Formats: sequence, structure tokens, C-alpha cells
Amino acid sequence: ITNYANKEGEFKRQNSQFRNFISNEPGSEFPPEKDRYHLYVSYACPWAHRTLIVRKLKGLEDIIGFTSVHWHMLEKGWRFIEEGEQVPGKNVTKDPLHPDYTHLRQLYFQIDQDYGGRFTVPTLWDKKKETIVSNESAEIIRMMYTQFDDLLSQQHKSVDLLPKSLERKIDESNDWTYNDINNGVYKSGFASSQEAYENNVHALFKSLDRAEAHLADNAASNSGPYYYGSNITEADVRLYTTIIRFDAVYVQHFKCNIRDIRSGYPYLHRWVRELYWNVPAFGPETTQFEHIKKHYTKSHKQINPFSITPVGPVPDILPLEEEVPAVKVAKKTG
Ligand SMILES: N[C@@H](CCC(=O)N[C@@H](CS)C(=O)NCC(=O)O)C(=O)O
Repeated sequence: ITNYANKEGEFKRQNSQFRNFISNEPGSEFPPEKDRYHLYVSYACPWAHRTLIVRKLKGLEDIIGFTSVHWHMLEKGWRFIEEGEQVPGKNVTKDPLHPDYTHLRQLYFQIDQDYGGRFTVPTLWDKKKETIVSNESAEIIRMMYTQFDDLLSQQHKSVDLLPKSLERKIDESNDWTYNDINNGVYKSGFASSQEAYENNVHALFKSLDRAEAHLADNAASNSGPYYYGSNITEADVRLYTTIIRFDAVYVQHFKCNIRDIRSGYPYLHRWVRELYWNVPAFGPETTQFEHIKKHYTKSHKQINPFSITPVGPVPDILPLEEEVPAVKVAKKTG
């Protein structure tokens, strides 16, 4: 992203341009097949992170391959790693399908020389048709929930991230989670007027308070540990990718600093650590803090002109049973 805000100082995210669906309906243009589709992601990106989590929750690792770009995103957009570079994480490699490509944008131009949209991750690529199926994470994850089920073991088939009984509730919480939280941190951070920043940062914290109250209610009624009870759903996936980046980046880089998670939101803090430490799909394999911290602080030159990455917070995420000193003391005396 190089063009951040409009003349009112508000950041507006563009709609994704490729909106096809993998479908197991007979005659579908993009049928589910093993090793046919490839995901291009960045470990830094919260939208791409959704797809890595769902790929693992649904056991699609042998069916859909992936490549992560390097964390550094400059004028030409996302780039693949260069010879000799060392960055953490699985599959941070050159493009295995187009070894001469240096940037993600070349995939988009291969399909359409006049492409005028953004070159975003995640990008879901069809190796057979040599084209982009979709670059909209909200839709890519929903394809993964069900469309590959015929190729999966019973155990993974039964993972239902959007149960019928919760669909309406999840769609409702997606709405404010997306507008105020997932996109809210960007709207706060990319605002170029005091007024736009303040409006967005207050909306963000109001919705964090709402999520916190929901998790507190869960705890009071012994429901949990996940957002809608004892099973992980889409609501967890969509909220997690912002909350796990919150203290590490958004508090300082995007000025989302009314509170932080570890000292200001005990229930969100417990919930996010439950996922990170106890559920492998959310843990260190898909959550790569070096990509996350360096991407934002070294790619957004207009926010951070010297590209200095702050050292803290230390640690990136607290162990499950540890608290910041003030919380620890309060718990003892309270
Ligand atoms: N609505 C898209 C948004 C994806 C998106 O904006 N990704 C960012 C990275 S966090 C990106 O690739 N930006 C590059 C650009 O806009 O030039 C989705 O959810 O998939």
C-alpha cells in the first residue's frame, strides 16, 4: 500500500478483484483437487494469516501448498525472498511455480497486463488454469471449510468452523470485528488527520471492549475457551489475527494505545494465549513475529521514516500462566 488516506484523512480498503470459488458442484470451473491450488501468503499479513490457520485446522496441508513472500513490502509490493536471505518460517522461498518471478505482482500481470487493482496476499492460484481463483481471504477460508471435504479424513471433515446454528451470530460479529477491529487498526494507523484517527481509534476500542465483555460473559457462564464455546469457529480465526498482532505492532506503530491487550484486556489476553499456546494451527508455525514486526515498521515509511523496529514489547506474547507485573500483584492482593 502506498496510497494511504483520502482527502478527509480516512483510509479506505479497496475491494478484492478476483472472486471465483472452488466448488464441488458438478461442472464447476474450479473443482477441489489435490495439489491443484497454491496459496501465496505473507506471514506478516492478518488476512493471509486467516488462510494459513484454516488450512491447518481443516487438514489441507497435503492438498493445498503455499509460499510466503518476504516481509518487506516496498514500492513494487510484495517480493519473493532473494538468494542467500535468511528469514524464519516454513516455505519462505522463491516462487516454486514461476522461478523467474521476483514479485507477487507478476502473477497478476501474467493474467491481465492492464490489471489496475492491488497485488494482495492471500492470492489463491490455480496451477492447472494458470490463473487467480480468489484474492479475498474471507471467501478463500469459506471454500476451505467444506469444498475439499471429500478428500479429507473423517476427523478433518468434521471440523466445522461455521456451524449452521451459529451462522447468523458469526456473520453479525464478523461485521463489527472486520470494520472496527481487523480494519480498524489500519484505519487508525493510516489516518492522516487527527479527527479521522480519533474517530477510528475510539471505534476500535469500543469494539475491543465488546469482545472483552463477550469473553467475560463466557467465563461467568463456564462456556469457552473459544469465542462461541468449546469449538473453534470462524469468529476465533478472524479476531485472532488482529489480537495476536496488537501488542507487538498496532499499539505503537498504528497508535492504537488507549490500552494494550496484556494489561488492559484480561479475557482477550487469556483467549489469545489459549489459541497461540494450545492450538497448533494458531501457534508459532503460522504466527511469525519477526515477519509481523519487521513488515509493518520497515514497510510503512511515511509512518516510520527511519524504519526502526521497536524492540518491545518483551516478550511478543506472554506464556500461558504469566502476567505483566502489575496484573500479577493485583491478582495476589485482589
Ligand atoms: N480484503 C483482502 C485484503 C488483503 C490485503 O489488503 N492484504 C495486504 C497485506 S496485509 C496486501 O497485500 N496489501 C498490498 C497492497 O495493498 O498493495 C483480503 O481479506 O484478502
